[in-house]
Amino acid sequence: MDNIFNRPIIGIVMCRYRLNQHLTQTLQEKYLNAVVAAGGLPVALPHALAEPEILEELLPHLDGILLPGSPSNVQPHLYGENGDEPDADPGRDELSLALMRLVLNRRIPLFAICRGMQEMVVATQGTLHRRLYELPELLEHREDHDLPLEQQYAPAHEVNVQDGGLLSQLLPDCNKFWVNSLHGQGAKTLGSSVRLEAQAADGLVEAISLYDHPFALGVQWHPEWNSDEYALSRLLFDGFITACKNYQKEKRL
Ligand SMILES: N[C@@H](CCC(=O)NCCCC(=O)O)C(=O)O
Repeated sequence: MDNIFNRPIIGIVMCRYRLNQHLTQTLQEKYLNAVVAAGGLPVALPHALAEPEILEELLPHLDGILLPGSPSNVQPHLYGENGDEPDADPGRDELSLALMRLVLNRRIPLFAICRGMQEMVVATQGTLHRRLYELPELLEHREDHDLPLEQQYAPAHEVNVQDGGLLSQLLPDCNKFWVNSLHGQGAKTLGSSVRLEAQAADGLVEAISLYDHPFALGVQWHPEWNSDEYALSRLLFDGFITACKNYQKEKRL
């Protein structure tokens, strides 16, 4: 058994809900399990940490950042749109975007899933489609809430991987595969520092990375769902944790 304190420490941004009237921050177990199974030590990052001085002190102790999915949406003013967002989580936006700026400067490994990928788009000067389901040329990318979870997270459509990127390195010989799909928003435009990694058959951006970064991957699907059962999902988490271990070693030199 490895010493748990030698594992790379992965900060995971929490999400805010109201539970029995109390404001509550949570982390879904599937993200924690996927990080532990790949060899990382997850730590929860509550929204109160979103202060520049605190993050400056915290960041040297982290070896990777995971931005998980969440039913909430990024606030539209953050990518130049007007209007209200009833499903907002402003504290999460604030913490994730502050972390993204530090990730970019310090080259800390980043894995961003679903809402996390959307945050990555916004933090790098991209924009989002707010309602994919109103665009007739697109597939249905949302889940059916009436189905059992196993079916909601079942593979829903194919993605095509671009040659020469991070995904094609992590998943060699696999340029097309099925993914689950549980989102109503998606990337509309990408900033110039962002590499397109994969698209759905309808052209929607399904994965991105950063050109000038050793490991900053965003995926619109959910590889954390039963990650132990899907070889491709395991490879993504293994690749992330390997990058975090390399970063940890370089920090200690
Ligand atoms: N609200 C956004 C993001 C969707 C998302 O992250 N869904 C995940 C739900 C819960 C989970 O499995 O973590 C959108 O609709 O695009």
